[in-house]
Amino acid sequence: MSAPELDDDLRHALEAFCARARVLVASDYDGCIAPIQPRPDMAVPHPESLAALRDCAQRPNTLAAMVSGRARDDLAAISGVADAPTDGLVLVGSHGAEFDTGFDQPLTVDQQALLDRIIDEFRSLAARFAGTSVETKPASTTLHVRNASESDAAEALALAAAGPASWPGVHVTEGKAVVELAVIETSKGLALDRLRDEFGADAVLYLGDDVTDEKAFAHLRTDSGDVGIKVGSGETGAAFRVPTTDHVATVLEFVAARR
Ligand SMILES: O=P(O)(O)OC[C@H]1O[C@H](O[C@H]2O[C@H](CO)[C@@H](O)[C@H](O)[C@H]2O)[C@H](O)[C@@H](O)[C@@H]1O
Repeated sequence: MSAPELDDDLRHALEAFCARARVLVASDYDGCIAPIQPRPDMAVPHPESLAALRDCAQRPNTLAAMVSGRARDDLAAISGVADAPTDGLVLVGSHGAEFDTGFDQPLTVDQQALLDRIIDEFRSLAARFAGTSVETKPASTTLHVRNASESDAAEALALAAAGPASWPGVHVTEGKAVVELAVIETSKGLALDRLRDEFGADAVLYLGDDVTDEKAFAHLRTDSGDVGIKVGSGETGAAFRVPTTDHVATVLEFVAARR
């Protein structure tokens, strides 16, 4: 199958982005670099997308990163990307809160106790509703409902919303067939700010497909040449949209070639 084409407007924006001196090329993982799958452990990277992102990382004055909701160790394992500088790609996990140096602050005793309570609650829900499952991360936990019946999924999510999601100190992120509860505040937007500042990037490209990526799009400076691309359907603050993860490969190959 031939590679999908990009719209002229997007091509022009990417040309201008690639002409900047120092750039940050960043993408979300699930739903962007890896097509969405029934289970998290099945979501391997689209080979062309990962190869192109790796190519970007090797280009001069170009920083390439994956900024994911996954735990950083999980992101490294599922994507097969080793830690920078070996691989050249920067990995940021936990919705922007987990860098190679870990979290800014370790969890307090109270936060850890709260996280443990949420996990217990989610495990009780998962035991009641077939097809639901619990993913644990260092500062959050996710209830997955993709493989539950429609009614079970709705009921499990409603119970999560009325229960642990409403507890003080809990931060809620909704996603694709999931609800995630964290005991710290996370922001992919702040992660992009940090990468931009540390690298001294003149412009940032970000690809994302989910609700959590809207915080990243909101931090882009489109007037200064940043480019935000929403992958797939749904409301977005991104200026551009592509329909599929195959288009992500095309975007990243386009950028790698021009850098
Ligand atoms: O920020 P991302 O890299 O997009 O991570 C967001 C969440 O992705 C994973 O869940 C999603 O992908 C799964 C595999 O395709 C899918 O089964 C699930 O329904 C999606 O919500 C991951 O498991 C989560 O931890 C991430 O927060």
